[in-house]
Amino acid sequence: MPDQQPHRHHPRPPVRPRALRLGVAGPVGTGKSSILATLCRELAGELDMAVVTNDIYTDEDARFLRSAGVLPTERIRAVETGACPHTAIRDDVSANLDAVEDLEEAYGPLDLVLVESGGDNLTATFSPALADAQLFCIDVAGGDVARKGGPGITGADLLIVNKTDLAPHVGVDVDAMVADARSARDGLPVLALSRHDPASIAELADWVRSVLARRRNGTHVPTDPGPMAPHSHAHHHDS
Ligand SMILES: Nc1nc2c(ncn2[C@@H]2O[C@H](COP(=O)(O)OP(=O)(O)OP(=O)(O)O)[C@@H](O)[C@H]2O)c(=O)[nH]1
Repeated sequence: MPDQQPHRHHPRPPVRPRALRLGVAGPVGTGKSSILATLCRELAGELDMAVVTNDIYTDEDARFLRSAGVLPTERIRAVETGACPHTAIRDDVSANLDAVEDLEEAYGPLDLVLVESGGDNLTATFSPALADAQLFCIDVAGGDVARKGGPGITGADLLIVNKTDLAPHVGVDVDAMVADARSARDGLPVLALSRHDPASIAELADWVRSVLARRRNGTHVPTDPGPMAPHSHAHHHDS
């Protein structure tokens, strides 16, 4: 059969792959928004970036990032998730996907979209349907969390032990905490980070560049750290 397709005189330009979607999860206050701000500061000069934040009822994290002046404000979108922010990054990711796709359509082609989870749960992880890669953030003040494990700690592409500058003040041995984390992760990387330690920030930026490069050459495989622990949305318990 002759080919019935109309002949294309102009081959389509090569399609640039969509942006790398990098999720940032971790318990409340461990420094997720600060990490987003740091990554924007480090990488926005070389990469086209946008940010999506998740908060329960507010756009507080988005406002923090907008006021930090690290990206044009319109490239920072807030998803208000209602009662269960982890559902919006795990079970029904449609609101987040809409936000990412809107940003790509408005400002694309983009290289990197950072998605910050609304962290109210130690075990919340991103669905691979939303995040191509994810980092999980704990901090030195969080006690024994590295040893307690959970899917983000054991299975995220990168585990960050954050605020290492505070370690002497909270009586924590960073090396021991990192060693505990490493032993829970079966070879996956762990990074000790502080916004006051430029070398650690450079390492974080390099890690993102390396994921982006692997995604572009087809060797990065999004992996699911695993579902979060069972939890309840009830606001009170029967006594
Ligand atoms: N000493 C120190 N403080 C930090 C560092 N990174 C973040 N912080 C502080 O930790 C607090 C929480 O940081 P955020 O970035 O808001 O943390 P978050 O995880 O986004 O918080 P939620 O969005 O509320 O879950 C803020 O007071 C930050 O200034 C760090 O490297 N060192």
